[in-house]
Amino acid sequence: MNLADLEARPADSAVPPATPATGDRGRGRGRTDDPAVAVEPGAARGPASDTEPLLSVRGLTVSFRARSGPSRRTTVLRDVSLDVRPGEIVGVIGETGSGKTTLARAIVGLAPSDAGVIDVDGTDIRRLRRRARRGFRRGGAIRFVFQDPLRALDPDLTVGRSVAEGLTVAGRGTRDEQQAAVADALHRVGLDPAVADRLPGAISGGQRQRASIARAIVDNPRLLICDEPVSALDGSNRNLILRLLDTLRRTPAGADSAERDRLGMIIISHDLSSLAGIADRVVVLYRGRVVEDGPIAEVFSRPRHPYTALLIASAPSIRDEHGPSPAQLRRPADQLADRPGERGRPADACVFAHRCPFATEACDHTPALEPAVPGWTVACHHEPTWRSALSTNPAEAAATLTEGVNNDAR
Ligand SMILES: Nc1ncnc2c1ncn2[C@@H]1O[C@H](COP(=O)(O)OP(=O)(O)OP(=O)(O)O)[C@@H](O)[C@H]1O
Repeated sequence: MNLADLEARPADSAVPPATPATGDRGRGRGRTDDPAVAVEPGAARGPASDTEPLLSVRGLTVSFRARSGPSRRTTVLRDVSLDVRPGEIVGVIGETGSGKTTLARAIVGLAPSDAGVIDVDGTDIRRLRRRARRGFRRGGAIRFVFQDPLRALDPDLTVGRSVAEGLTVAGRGTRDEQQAAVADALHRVGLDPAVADRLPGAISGGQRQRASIARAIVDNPRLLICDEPVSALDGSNRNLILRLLDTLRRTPAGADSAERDRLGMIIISHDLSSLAGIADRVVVLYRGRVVEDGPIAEVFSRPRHPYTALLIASAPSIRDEHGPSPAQLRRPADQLADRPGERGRPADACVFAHRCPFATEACDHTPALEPAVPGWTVACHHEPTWRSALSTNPAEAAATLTEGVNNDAR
């Protein structure tokens, strides 16, 4: 896809249309007795943007002891911020090593963080002392769904016992209540209650991923963090699991639950088209920094950061599904190709500067993540001007942009 083509296309043509954020929130829409097949992905969207976030991450920085090299620590996440509202699915994308899993692990306290705020329903969990933090974790407000369900399900335990584990560890409810909660969780993920008596090895891969989701939702968490939840599945199971996640976030757990109680989700995925079908927003990570965060349909249709444009231009899933030919894609891929020769920028430079054909001196300083329009933030000194330079060659593009920046400074 030539990015000039992207420019020309209407904002909603690349991905399935999203229901406006302030419109019908789809509460109860499409509900049937089988929750696993109740809705079309993307048929209804998440919360209004004025709903208070249930998760608010601000300035999160994570570093690890360096495995090699002169520096003693490697910073993997820098100043990362994102929000998740009740009933909202936030996709996190970025190439391998950009820090997606570290972000997920840091949010649940599995990776130590150096700075920042991780606010869950008004509590900054980074500030909790060790015991309180353990209590918070056991409380089950945030649950994980892994790519490989066998990581969540003990092969020697029946599915029922694995699903119940969160309740038994927290000592929640009587045995009968726990069994009822397990049956309810299995029902919500579309599994026959008889599956409870089987071992994970005796059920299919798709059923196993459902069982691991049942385990994650059994104690009604506020937030589900799914790390590549469908990448190990075949196409049909992938769709079923995506539909299931979509249903779960739109269906309050109990009859007396309120909008505010709807499940929020973070979904980490390399598969952009899967995300396009169900996510409301997307956060784009590059080398541990958020470079763009906005409504997914709009971001995928008209990315505002050159790195996002590169990701989308080189994503076969989006490309094949939404039309443009490989030939059309060649130009942005060429223009935004990796340019490893362009090192030598200061440590404080924009993380993408060494790869970006539009980088200028201004990019020797990290751009702030700022709203380009309400609800859509971008960290690029050259937003929105880089786009207009796309159809020229990269050298001319950079010259154009330098001029633009100099003019701005006058
Ligand atoms: N415990 C650790 N100690 C040292 N370095 C780590 C640790 N965990 C992660 N890293 C490094 O942090 C960087 C980001 O890793 P992470 O797994 O978060 O990336 P990712 O975006 O999830 O990648 P992928 O898409 O391949 O899963 C990598 O360079 C990785 O080597």
